[in-house]
Parts: sequence; C-alpha cells; structure tokens
Amino acid sequence: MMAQLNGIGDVAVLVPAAGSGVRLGPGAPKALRLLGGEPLLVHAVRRVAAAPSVRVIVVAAPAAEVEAVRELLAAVAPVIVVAGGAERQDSVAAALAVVPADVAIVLVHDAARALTPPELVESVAAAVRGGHPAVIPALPVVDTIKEVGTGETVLGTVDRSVLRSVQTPQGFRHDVLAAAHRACLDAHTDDAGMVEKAGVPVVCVPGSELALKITRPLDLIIAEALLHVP
Ligand SMILES: Nc1ccn([C@@H]2O[C@H](COP(=O)(O)OP(=O)(O)OP(=O)(O)O)[C@@H](O)[C@H]2O)c(=O)n1
Ligand SMILES: C[C@](O)(CO)[C@H](O)COP(=O)(O)O
Repeated sequence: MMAQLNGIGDVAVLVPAAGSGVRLGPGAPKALRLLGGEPLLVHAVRRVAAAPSVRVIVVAAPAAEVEAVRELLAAVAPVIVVAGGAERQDSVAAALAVVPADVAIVLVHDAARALTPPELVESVAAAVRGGHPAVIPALPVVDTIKEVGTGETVLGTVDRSVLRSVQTPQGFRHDVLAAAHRACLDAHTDDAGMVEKAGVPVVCVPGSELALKITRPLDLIIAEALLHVP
C-alpha cells in the first residue's frame, strides 16, 4: 500500500536527505542533526505533510540510515523512504523512481530547508497546476555580486537586478522532471538546471526567508531563532 497522505492530493514531494553535511562540520548526516531537539528531517517532513495538496512524500535517506529514518518518520507522517545516492541529483532520481505514474505534480525539496512553511509548498504546486511546467521559489539578491578572476581579482560588478537566489521546493509537471532526469548527462546543483538544459521554460515565484538552507554552523543558530517565528 502506497504511503498516502491525502488521497485527493495531486502532488508528490521528493525530499533529498542523504547528504553528509560536510559544511556543517563533523557529526551525523545533516538531515539527522538536531534543531530544537528534533532532526532537521522531522521539521521538514512535518511542514511538507501540512500542505493539503501533498499526496505522497518520498524521502531519500543515507543508505545506512534508511531503516532508522523509516522508524523516525513513522510518528510524523506516512512517507516512503529510499536510499539516496552519491550526489543530490542521484538521490532525487532514486526518489522520483517510486512516484506513482498518476501523480501530476512533483516537488523537490531539500531536507536542509527544514523550516520551509507549508504555504510555500502550496504556492509552488499551485503555479505548476496553473500551467507552468517548472516553477522555482526565489528571493532577490541583497548583496552586491562581483565577478572575480585569478587571485580573487575583481573583474566587474554583476547587475543583481537580473539575479535571483533560488530555493526549494522546486515544482515540476511530473513528465517534465522525469524526462529531464532521464536525459541528464551532467551535474546540476538543482533540478531546475536539468529542466532548463532540456529547453523547458522555468519561472520564479516568491520564496521565503524561512526556507533558509541550513548549510553552515551559523545557519543552525539562525534556525533555532526562526523556530519561534510564527
Ligand atoms: N548525495 C546527496 C547530497 C545532498 N543531498 C541532500 O540535498 C540537500 C541539499 O544539499 P546540501 O545542503 O549541500 O547538503 P549536504 O550535501 O549534506 O551538505 P554538504 O555539501 O555541506 O556536505 C540536502 O537536504 C541534502 O541532504 C542528498 O539527498 N544526497
Ligand atoms: C537545490 C538548492 O537548494 C537550490 O538553491 C541548492 O542548489 C542546493 O545546493 P547544495 O550545494 O546541494 O546545498
């Protein structure tokens, strides 16, 4: 029996959670690091499960932790847990492989963005449901961006008005994401990159500062403070 959250939902959410968290420093795999006494993955899955459109959640866990993650999440939400891969996109591909064919919309959402509000899941899903084959949440760039060359020499200043800082959940028509992963021959840091390469238009929707990707130690301290933001 497929672990279904909501029989009428039309969205599957893939949660890549198999990374090691090198930039966070030594310790457990990042998705299992604690925030407010609970693993990041629990925070992420709880918020995804609160989005009414979500029918299926597939978590890609570190291969050695699949059973432990199944037990951990049993009390949080009905999820499918698969073994992730060496790279993020391998983990996404492993999760994508078990999504039922009749699910129309697939979102890919980093476990590391543990405090992402369910409202952002819903707004990305709604934009795909409204006709966009690929949708990504994004924020304006707030720092000045420079291009640098050898020895960190500044080559010039980039026009930040045409740049966006991209987050997850990234949303796709199921067939579009599946085709992009099948066709992909190179490395991409996000799923939208594969879809762009396939020539499919990708649009941005407003992101959320709560969708911070917990990457470095200070991010965990910031996230502890954000836990108390309503
Ligand atoms: N082989 C991998 C690598 C990353 N991820 C997931 O992809 C998301 C974004 O990756 P990132 O923030 O880079 O996590 P890590 O790869 O764990 O971090 P680092 O690069 O510091 O090791 C995370 O939820 C991470 O668990 C994954 O599922 N499988
Ligand atoms: C997918 C992503 O979160 C979009 O900003 C980002 O590309 C992940 O990068 P990472 O190096 O795997 O954290």
